Parts: sequence; structure tokens; C-alpha cells
Amino acid sequence: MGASGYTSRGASTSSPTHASSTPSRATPRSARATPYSRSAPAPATSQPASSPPRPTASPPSRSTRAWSTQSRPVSGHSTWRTSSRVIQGDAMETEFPKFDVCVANIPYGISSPLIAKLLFGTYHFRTATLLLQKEFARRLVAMPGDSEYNRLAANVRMVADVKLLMDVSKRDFVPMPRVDSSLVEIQPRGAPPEVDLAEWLGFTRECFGQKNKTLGAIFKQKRKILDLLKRSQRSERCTSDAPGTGSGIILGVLDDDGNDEACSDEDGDSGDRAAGFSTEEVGAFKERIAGALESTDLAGKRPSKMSNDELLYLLRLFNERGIWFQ
Ligand SMILES: C[S@@+](CC[C@H](N)C(=O)[O-])C[C@H]1O[C@@H](n2cnc3c(N)ncnc32)[C@H](O)[C@@H]1O
Repeated sequence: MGASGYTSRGASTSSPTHASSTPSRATPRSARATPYSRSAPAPATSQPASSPPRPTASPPSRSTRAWSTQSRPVSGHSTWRTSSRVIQGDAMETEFPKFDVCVANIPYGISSPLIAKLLFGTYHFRTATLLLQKEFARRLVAMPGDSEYNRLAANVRMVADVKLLMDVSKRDFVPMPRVDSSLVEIQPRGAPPEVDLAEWLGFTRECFGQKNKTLGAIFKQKRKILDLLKRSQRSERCTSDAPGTGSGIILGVLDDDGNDEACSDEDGDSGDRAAGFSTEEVGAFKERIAGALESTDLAGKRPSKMSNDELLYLLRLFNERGIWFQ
């Protein structure tokens, strides 16, 4: 499977057609010969042998978005043509057919939502090799304690193994883009994690919004407490009304880390009332949060340095006390 525009200048992969909203990036020099290139036609433009001849199409306009999928038999190229299919559409809107391997030179602007779609959608695939902007790739493969460690890395590592394969210099592209690239392989883990993923994603959003603050400081903020109380009551209502019909995963970006600015604590009791809660209700909920943190030695830890196991442990403690994040 690959993102594709149209073939040009004899390149066997697809060409440098870019949506106007994405940074201009050309075909990498080193990517021009594909494993299929010696005898097979260009995947993105091939047609089934049985298809009627296709009228010569003019290249898509710059705003055209194309997503192509190809499958090929395991041995030989003879029936390859009949098994390829081109799907034209926005990769973020189009339902992908079943696939096992994804190889894509994607527009960098959709890196995060596309990875979210692949990993947290309904797809079951073996491996995805993606060319990404170098800085994004570094953030994706970062480990706890690295300065780049972030919500994206934590979320992706919850469901997949990620490996940096190689850097690709911007000088390897014609024309030369502004940014360097890296090739990354993402392999989903076989077994799904033992956590409600929507809950996990909500939890990491809270933690990594201020990833360098201690958990104690993050979960002491009044606005955060009120927000969590609202969510927790809603979650409990959903569960009692219709078990198993929680809000589910809302696909979107995985890496919207905040800027570590604390929420304001200015609202007092009037803030509680404005939010529809009594002061006692808020106080009791605050105690529940503090209780979860105090029952571990995690209150002094910072999300940017915590492993997923530690974060998961804390999430379970919160959930056991009726504190919900989705
Ligand atoms: C980096 S280029 C890669 C082109 C080609 N696959 C190659 O390797 O040479 C990314 C391509 O994705 C297209 N594109 C941009 N946004 C897209 C989207 N949302 N869905 C599908 N394709 C998109 C661009 O028009 C461009 O052709």
C-alpha cells in the first residue's frame, strides 16, 4: 500500500504531486527503484490486464489527493496486474481494504492522524514502513527520559513496536525539500493491550499536556479536577445506561502535548457551582485523586520519564476509584 500521485520522469514509483496544503517533497532518489521495478509496471498506475484500455489521463491537479493500494501474489509477477487496485481519495477519509503490509511515502502533514488511523482503527496488519519527517520520527521512537519523549511515543508504544530504519537526507530528493526524512517501521503487537484504549488516550492527554510537571502537581489543579469530575460522572452514567457503549476511540492526532503551563486555580467555590457541583462533591473527588496518587510513590514522578507500565498502573488506580478520562 502506498500514497501516490502520478508517475513521472520514468520513476517506477509514483510522482511528486503534492496537495497544496502539504510541504513540497519529491520522490527520493534512492526510492526510485522499487522491488517491482525491473519487470513489473508502476504499481500505482497499472491496470488489470482484463480492463479495457484506459484513456490517457491528464495528471491530477495539485490539490488531488490519491491513495493507492496494491496487493500482489507471493510468487511471480504474472498475475500481479490483475491483483492491483487503485483507490483515489483522501487517505484520512477513505476506508482501506484489508492489507498486511503498508509502505508509504506520505504527506508529512498527516503523519500523526494517519498513524492513529492505522494503529487505533480497525485494521490488522503486520508491518508499516513509513517515510516521515526526521523530527517527527525522532519523537515517535523516543523512550521515557529522552527529551523528545512525548504522548505520541507513549501511545504508539502501547500497541506497537517502532524502529528507526534509516535517515534520508533532504539532498536525496529532487527537488530538494526543506526537511530531512527518516524511514520508520511500525509493527503492531499481536495481542491488544489490556486497557480500554479510549481511556488510555484520554489519560495520556492529561498527563502529557504538562509532561514535565509532577503528577501530583498536574492532578491538583482545580480546573483539571472539575473537568475530570464531569467526565467521570458522564462515564459512570454511560456505563450504567448501556454497558459497553462508551464513547470509544476518537481518532485524531496522538501527539498534542501541551506547553506545560498550569491551568489556572483561580476559581474557588463559585467555580464549583458554575460547573454544577457542590463544594463537598468537588472536595470528595479531589480526595479520591489524591488517594490514588498517595497510594503509590508516583506523585513525584513526571510523565516524560515514566514507562507505560507505570502510567498504566496509575490509570488502573484512578479507574478503581471511579476517576475516568475518556
Ligand atoms: C510525499 S508525496 C509522495 C508521492 C509518491 N507516493 C512518491 O513516493 O513519490 C505525498 C503524496 O500524497 C498526496 N497527498 C497529500 N495529502 C493526501 C491525503 N490526505 N490523502 C492521500 N494522498 C495525499 C500528495 O498529493 C502527494 O502526491
